[in-house]
Amino acid sequence: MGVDEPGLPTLHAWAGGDAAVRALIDAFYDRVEGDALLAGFFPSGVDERHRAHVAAWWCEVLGGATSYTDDLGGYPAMFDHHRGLAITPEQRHRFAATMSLAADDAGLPDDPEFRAAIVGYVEWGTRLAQQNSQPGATPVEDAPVPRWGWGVAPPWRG
Ligand code: HEM
Repeated sequence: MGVDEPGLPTLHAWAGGDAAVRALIDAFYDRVEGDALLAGFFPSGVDERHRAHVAAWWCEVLGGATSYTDDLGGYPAMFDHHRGLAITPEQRHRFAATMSLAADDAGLPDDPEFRAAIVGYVEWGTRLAQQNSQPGATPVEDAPVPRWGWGVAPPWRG
């Protein structure tokens, strides 16, 4: 991570900043609340606190402020929330696919480079969450919050 060349905008800036990331997370959890495979994780619906915390996580991952690390417990806190959830492959896939649809709902930039970076992170994060959520898993419990970049397809600057 952190392989982007200097001068590229962060994914957070490209998305449209904190408000755009929050719109993504709201669109995502609005779908989750009505989803047959995912709603059961949130029996009382997805509350404001959860939405705000996950939005803070995403802002930090995409290159914005580090408030999840500074104020919300950082990687170990996120890790703890997934412990024992026993996420199935079908639930993981639905979670990842729903995030792509939510990016459309929220009107995020739809250039292929930005969307490839986003789904790359979601694929990575959901696979880790699935593995770490299995009973008896012995994963890495502490690590920095990842800082995701554009990877091999930075914004087109013809
Ligand atoms: C890219 C993948 C993921 C990210 C970035 C992510 C992010 C987070 C974060 C930051 C929290 C903690 C919020 C807080 O601090 O209060 C959390 C909690 C939670 N996540 Fe995830 N998550 C991911 C994947 C998943 C998947 C695949 C599932 C289930 C299918 C899931 C289900 C949950 C649940 C149920 C909680 C709340 C647990 C509780 O409050 O006890 N997450 N997630």
